[in-house]
Amino acid sequence: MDFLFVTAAALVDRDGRVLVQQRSRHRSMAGLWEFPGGKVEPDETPEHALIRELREELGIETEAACLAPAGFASEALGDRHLILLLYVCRKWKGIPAALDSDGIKWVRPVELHALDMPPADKPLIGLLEALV
Ligand SMILES: Nc1nc2c([nH]c(=O)n2[C@@H]2O[C@H](COP(=O)(O)OP(=O)(O)OP(=O)(O)O)[C@@H](O)[C@H]2O)c(=O)[nH]1
Repeated sequence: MDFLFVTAAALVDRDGRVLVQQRSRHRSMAGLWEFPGGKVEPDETPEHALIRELREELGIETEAACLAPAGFASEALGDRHLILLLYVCRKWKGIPAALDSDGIKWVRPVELHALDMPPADKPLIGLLEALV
């Protein structure tokens, strides 16, 4: 089986809201709202891939100790199989900016149900409602 390992973060602010970003027009699944993150490269741990993606996509800095494993999703994706590792992150440096997306917003976990998200993300919403 050809697995695609992806890490993503639910950044949680002091009001218990979670950051989502809108996939830009030129990408697959364009327009959908997702958690910041991306593919784990062969030479990376999931945590270091996520730290890199948060820097590239939002311009923020965090560290492995601030990434708490929250859950995962397992979903067919074309001819591959996606394993999406979701972390909760409550501590970072900087102010998130939409550097690699069409926009970012902060929402309460219950509001995620009303957003257009990739299929793999749907089961993670209930998890965040319980966790955050
Ligand atoms: N970052 C992120 N990716 C997600 C989420 N849910 C989900 O199915 N994915 C999928 O996991 C993969 C993430 O890789 P990526 O963000 O680096 O994707 P990419 O634009 O480089 O891929 P592309 O070349 O297919 O457009 C994509 O196929 C994306 O659709 C999510 O919540 N966050």
